[in-house]
Amino acid sequence: MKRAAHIVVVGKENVGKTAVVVRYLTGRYLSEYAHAPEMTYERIVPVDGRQVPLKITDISGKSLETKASNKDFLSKVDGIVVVYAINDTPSYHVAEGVCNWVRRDRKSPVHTPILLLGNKADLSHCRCVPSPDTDETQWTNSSCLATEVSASTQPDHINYVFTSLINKILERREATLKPRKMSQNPLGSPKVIRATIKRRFSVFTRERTSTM
Ligand SMILES: Nc1nc2c(ncn2[C@@H]2O[C@H](COP(=O)(O)OP(=O)(O)OP(=O)(O)O)[C@@H](O)[C@H]2O)c(=O)[nH]1
Repeated sequence: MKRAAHIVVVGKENVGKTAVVVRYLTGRYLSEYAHAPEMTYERIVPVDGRQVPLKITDISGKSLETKASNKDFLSKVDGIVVVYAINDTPSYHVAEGVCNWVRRDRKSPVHTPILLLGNKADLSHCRCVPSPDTDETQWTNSSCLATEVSASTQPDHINYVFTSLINKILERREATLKPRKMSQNPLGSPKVIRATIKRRFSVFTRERTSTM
């Protein structure tokens, strides 16, 4: 894949967006993170034996509204990670709002995969948002996977959900590329077609020659 898969991470302030991204890309959990309005990371990541160019844009909670009002922004990306914290009800409502907004926006490709992450699952004793029914078939049915994670204590699960999102993006790309290639040239290039005709014709000539 030449063009990087572009994933944007959004959500309310302090839900752990940077923690989730840093955990996925570096395997580390730092507990304190710089609050830049926007950070973009570009990496080549291993995904099920493939080396995939990846671009992740982490948008701070504060600049979410500015970006959301830019109608083109989320509609151009390949995948969206919407984060809330399971101990923060308003953050869940913000996440819900973003998902609805993406779905309603006519410029968005209908099936842009969305990963809805309830972060801080290690704080389940302070939970105020019900846990989602996580089911892998959600990807097939709605292009949205809702699950809970903890950037603090579940590095493998963070890795798993990002890998699964990237796989979904690659799947969609392959699905949209294949029909176009076929319709451009169902039989191959003109050179290939000429060579095939010549080969067939030469067999015919050989057969005729050998019977003479
Ligand atoms: N207990 C717990 N704390 C977490 C977890 N993930 C992040 N935090 C903490 O939550 C706070 C905010 O994390 P950030 O990653 O800066 O959150 P953010 O959503 O990027 O914040 P903004 O940049 O303000 O939008 C930090 O103090 C983190 O240590 C987690 O899984 N569990």
